[in-house]
This record gives sequence, C-alpha cells and structure tokens, in this order.
Amino acid sequence: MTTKTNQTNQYVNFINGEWVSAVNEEKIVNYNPANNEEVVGEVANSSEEDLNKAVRSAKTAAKGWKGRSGAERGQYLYKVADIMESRLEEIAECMTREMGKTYPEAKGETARGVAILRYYAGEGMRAVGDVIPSTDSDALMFTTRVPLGVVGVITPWNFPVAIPIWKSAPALIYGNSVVLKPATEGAVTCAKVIECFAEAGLPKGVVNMVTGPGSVIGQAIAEHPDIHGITFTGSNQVGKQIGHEALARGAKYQLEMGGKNPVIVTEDADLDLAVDATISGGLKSTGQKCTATSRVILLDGIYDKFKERLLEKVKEISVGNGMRDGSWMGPCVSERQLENVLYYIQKGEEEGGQLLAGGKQLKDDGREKGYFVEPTVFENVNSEMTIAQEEIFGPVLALMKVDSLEEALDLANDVEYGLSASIFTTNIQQMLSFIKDMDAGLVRINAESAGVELQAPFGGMKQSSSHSREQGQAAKEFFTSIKTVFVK
Ligand SMILES: NC(=O)C1=CN([C@@H]2O[C@H](COP(=O)(O)OP(=O)(O)OC[C@H]3O[C@@H](n4cnc5c(N)ncnc54)[C@H](OP(=O)(O)O)[C@@H]3O)[C@@H](O)[C@H]2O)C=CC1
Ligand SMILES: O=C(O)CCC(=O)C(=O)O
Repeated sequence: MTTKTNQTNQYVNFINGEWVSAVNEEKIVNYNPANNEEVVGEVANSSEEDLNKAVRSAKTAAKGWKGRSGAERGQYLYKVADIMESRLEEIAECMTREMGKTYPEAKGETARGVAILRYYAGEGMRAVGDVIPSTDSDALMFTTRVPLGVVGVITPWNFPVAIPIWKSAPALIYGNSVVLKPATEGAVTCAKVIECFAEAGLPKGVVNMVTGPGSVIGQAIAEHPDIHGITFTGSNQVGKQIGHEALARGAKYQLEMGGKNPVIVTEDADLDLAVDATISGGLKSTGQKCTATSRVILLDGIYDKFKERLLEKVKEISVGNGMRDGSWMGPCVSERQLENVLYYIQKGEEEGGQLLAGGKQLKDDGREKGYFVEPTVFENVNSEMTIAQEEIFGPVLALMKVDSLEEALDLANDVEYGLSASIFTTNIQQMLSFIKDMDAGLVRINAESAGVELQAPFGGMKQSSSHSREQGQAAKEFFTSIKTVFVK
C-alpha cells in the first residue's frame, strides 16, 4: 500500500478504502498549462486489472450501503462537505495549477461542490415514491426506488471538482457504490476530492477512484458487466461510443456532451448587460465549458453599437497565469487544446470570417511556457462555416447579423447541438417566442448561457446529451430504478 502525500500532490488509486498504487506501479505526471515546466502532481497510470479490483470492491460494498437509511448516507455526505469546505483554498489552487481556470473561478467551483454535497445529503431524507390508487379496494399500491448497484462515473477536465461531485453525490445518496475515472488532465485535483470522501470515513469500497487513460480505464468501465449505470460528461465522439457499449450489454447510461450555444441580442435589449454576459459566458474559463457562448446573433439595429462595446471590453481582458492577481482569463488546458483552438481560428479565416480581435497564441510577458491564446472575435460568420457549427471549446466568439427574431431563432437552431441558449430582450413576446422555439435544454433570458444551478435539471437536446437530465431532482431518475409495489 502507498499513501498519498498532500504536499507533493502524489496520488495513487483509491480502492476499497485504501490508497493503492497501480498494479504496474506506473505514474502520470501533470504539468501546469500556464507553465509547462511546473509539475503539479502525479496520479497512477492504471490498467484494466486495477479497474477490475475497484469494481469488485464496489460490488461487495453495494449491498451494505444500499441497506443503510438515506439519512445515514446523508450524514456521510455532510461530513465530506465540511472537510472539503475546510480545504477549499488548497483544492482550488490545485485546480488552477492543474487545468488553468483562474483562482477565483476555481474557488467558486469548489464552493459549488460543497453546496452540491449538502443538497444531496438532504435528499436522503426526502420522499422517494408515490401511492397510486389500486383498482382493488383492499390493496395498497405504491412506488419505491432502488439503486442501480455499481455506477461508473467518467468525468472531464473542465470542472474537475463540480462534475465528479454532481455525479457521485446523487449516486451515493440513492444507495449506489461508485467507481470514478476522472479526466487525466484534472486527476490530481479530483484525487483531493476523493481524499475528502476518504477522510469522512465512508464504508470501504463505497467510493473508488481509478486514474489512467480514457481508452483503457474509461473503456473498461463501459464494458464491465458488473457496472450497472454509467454517467459521462465529455466529447460527443467518446460519449456515443460509451452509449453504444452500455446499450449492447443492457447497462443504463447518461451522456452530457457538447454545445454550440447562441446568445441572441434584440434591438430593445440592455446592451451593457448583453455585452458583459457575452464576455462572461463566452470567455470565462477560456471558453472551456459545454455551456459557453460561441455564436452571438445580433439584430441589425444594434449590431454596430454592440460590436463596438464588445471590442472595447475584450481589449481590456488580461490573460495570464490563473494564480496571478488580475488575470481574468487563464490558459487552455493543454497544448492539444490550444492547437485545436488555433486550428479553428485559422479555419474561420480561411472560410471568410473576419477577425476583429485576437486570433493568436500569446507567448510574451511570462506566458512563454504556457498555452495562452488571445480572446478572439470574428464577424462575417454564416451557418455554413465550421466555426459556426463545431464546438471549439476555446475563447472564440462569432458575430452573426440578422434582420428579425424569427431569423435569429432559425440561425440559433441551425446546429446539431442543443445544450444552452440565451436571449437579451425587454420584450415579453420575444422572450416567450424564444422559450417556445429555441431547441435547447437550458434557455436563459437576460442571463449568460453558462451557469448551471445545482438544484435544477441540466442536460441538452439534439446531439448534446442522451436526452437524460442530471442534477436537482432529475438525478433520481438516473441513479435509481422504480419498483412498483402491490400489497394485499
Ligand atoms: N461537454 C463537456 O463539458 C466537455 C466537452 N469536451 C469536448 O471534447 C473535446 C475533447 O476533450 P477531451 O478531454 O479529449 O474529451 P473526452 O471525451 O476524450 O474525455 C472525457 C472523459 O472521457 C475519458 N475517455 C477518453 N476516451 C475514452 C474512451 N475511449 N472510453 C471511455 N472514456 C474515455 C477521458 O479520459 P482521459 O482524460 O484519460 O482521456 C475523460 O475522463 C473538447 O475539445 C471539447 O470539445 C471536453 C470536455 C468536457
Ligand atoms: O455552465 C456550467 O456551470 C456547467 C458547464 C458544464 O457542465 C460543462 O462545461 O461540462
């Protein structure tokens, strides 16, 4: 057995209540995307054998965990929340150093993780079923809910604290045991979250974490016959592959994938509000959110004014190491992600888009060893262009001009995704048309496209999800099975 050391951020797998090295003893070292010479920490480079061990431990633990009351399970989650709250700054700093998000944003995300834990802790005391009148007057008929068993959790790097928690906490409160495989690029931060679960003393095997490549550990989760439910957030390509595998062996699955989210700004909108929300929704976290704004659809009458104000504010954005005071935007998470963003910028120019701001990698002023890119704004973008269709996952906004709300909605819907969308208007009829006709799982009026509330259902339409929803009460639908009971 190996033990973790907080100071050096050297973590191994957490299986059956113990920190254990991968069977092959191999490690993955993570570097700071703001300075690729700075080691952030290390995690195990596991193999299928390690995953199998974790699943065996989760399977053994599932029976006892399911047998406890919801209130008792909730007490553990309250404890995890308290521990995490006491380590908030340390966890947030690790997140900033590992995946680049600015420190204030990382603290916000960690606080959100604490709030999610408390929300689901309380869920242990809430109703789970309904009494349904039977046609037989001497019988009692009702529904109850039972856990799925072992749940596999596969998470991305862009929210290395909030997403593992918003998937694991509901899984646990409804009585499932968990095998978590975090994204490699956020795995050290996620290990700290698991450390909070370990310190809270959950029964052995109820929570397990196995790190390693998605193509090995993620794939093995998708295929494992003893994993009865899989919850995934990440790319469409991987999500669909997992969905196919889960379906083939009859496991339940839930996929949250990409977005190509629009903001519509009408002629009567509060322009300052709309500009600020477009910047915040599109560029915070370096645009690396599935809910990030990427298409800015503007009514002709306000186009020039909006563009002028937007460009003024974009110019003021300070890009730098997320731990530095005053950095508003950090680096891309990795060199691969930076190259991806630069590829889309080049493609935008080749296809006729006009660059109004940004477009280049930033390598000066202490940014030589990081994956920094300028906040970028295009105009002359139409729906046929790649940057209007594909998820960029970077700080790139595309301005598009329209003559009417109807045209704006047609354009907003003219993509394969349907995750989130927002409109800025003061006209109630326009708000109502948007609510009715916008094909997105999350529609926001006079608010930015990003920003999910933990107590509300979250998920997308079209290619953005497997049509399931997570968070809030919706989590209950995924992490439990309904049992209809007839008693006479
Ligand atoms: N909807 C969202 O919130 C997110 C969307 N994305 C989109 O995806 C693009 C690529 O990002 P990327 O990190 O590569 O996303 P992936 O979909 O590759 O990664 C998401 C998770 O799936 C794992 N994974 C990778 N391959 C497999 C596999 N074959 N079977 C099972 N699990 C697997 C990853 O592990 P590992 O980290 O070890 O590869 C990670 O834990 C981004 O540019 C963005 O467009 C990315 C992240 C979040
Ligand atoms: O907008 C948010 O707060 C959540 C975004 C999200 O779920 C994601 O990017 O994966």
